[in-house]
Amino acid sequence: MEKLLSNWSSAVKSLPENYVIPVDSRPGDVKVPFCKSIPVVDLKTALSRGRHHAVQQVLEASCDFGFFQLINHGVDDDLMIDTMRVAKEFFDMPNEDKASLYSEDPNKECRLFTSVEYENEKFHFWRDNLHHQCHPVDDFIHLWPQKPIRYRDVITKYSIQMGNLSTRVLELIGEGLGLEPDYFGDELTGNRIFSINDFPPCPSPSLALGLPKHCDPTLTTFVQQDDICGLQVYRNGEWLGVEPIPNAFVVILGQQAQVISNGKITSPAHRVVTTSKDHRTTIVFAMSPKLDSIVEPAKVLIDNFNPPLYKAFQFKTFRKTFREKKDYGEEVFEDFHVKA
Ligand SMILES: O=C(O)CCC(=O)C(=O)O
Ligand SMILES: [Fe+2]
Repeated sequence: MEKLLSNWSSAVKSLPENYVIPVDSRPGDVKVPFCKSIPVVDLKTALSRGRHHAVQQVLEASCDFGFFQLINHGVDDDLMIDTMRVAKEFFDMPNEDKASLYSEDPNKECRLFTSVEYENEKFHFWRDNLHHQCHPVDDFIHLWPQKPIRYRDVITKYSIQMGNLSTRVLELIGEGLGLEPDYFGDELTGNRIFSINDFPPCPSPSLALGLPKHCDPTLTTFVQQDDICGLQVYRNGEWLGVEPIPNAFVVILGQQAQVISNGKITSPAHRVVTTSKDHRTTIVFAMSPKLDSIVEPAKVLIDNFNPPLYKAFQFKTFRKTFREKKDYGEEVFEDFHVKA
């Protein structure tokens, strides 16, 4: 618990040695401009022009970038504001209100922790995180924080709306790829995580990282940013800044989408940088397959000209390999590629 940044970071004037990132992966003083070519999908407008139009837009953004911003998505603005407020209130609470949730066990269904894998990493990342299962809500709500007192009520509504939105977006992608209409059922989407990232001001942003360069091992990740920038995506050898757009979600296609689409979608690497003045909070809603579910390239995408690029696996095997590789998802496919 004493390791949480929220316990000590505001009192330090210089970055502790064990948070200094090695030279080749630290952000440095380079200014990373906002990238104007990250696709912005206006879901309502796209659908109003016909479902086919929306399918094409979402599929193009997913296959081209693996990453897009989603606006006019149907999740209530007030609910997004309320959720961000509750998220910030949670991290502002005194330590004694959070202590019981702290855990270093990555398999715990509701846990508060710091960095990525504090006990096993050579250097640490400048973030705290609260992370819990949220589907079906009734199976997990008893594990969620009891304070702030609105937490369970607000996060229940958010988890349900985000589940519906993520499912709608996956249906559009599935339709575009030519998958059966019910392809993304509960087996592939039933493992749903609600998570809050908290990035306090950092004394030396050029030497530290909020999150390392990583790919998400999920099917889809939806990120709600506040108004502070920090998220960057890696594309063609360059880091690109992701502009905070009010009430938008950043949609990141995860590595399970890469496998199912047989490589038509590439899950993009991304990272989070910090600032010296601003406190940044983000809310993450991630859908993944259930642990025992089998993930494989969709059969309709495979023929003599398009052999499968990945072997079938159980999601829990993938997740274990992802964690063991210690490179945050960059090399995980070495174990799951079909060798030519
Ligand atoms: O906080 C962000 O902007 C991104 C968070 C992220 O990449 C993650 O939680 O996997
Ligand atoms: Fe991520």
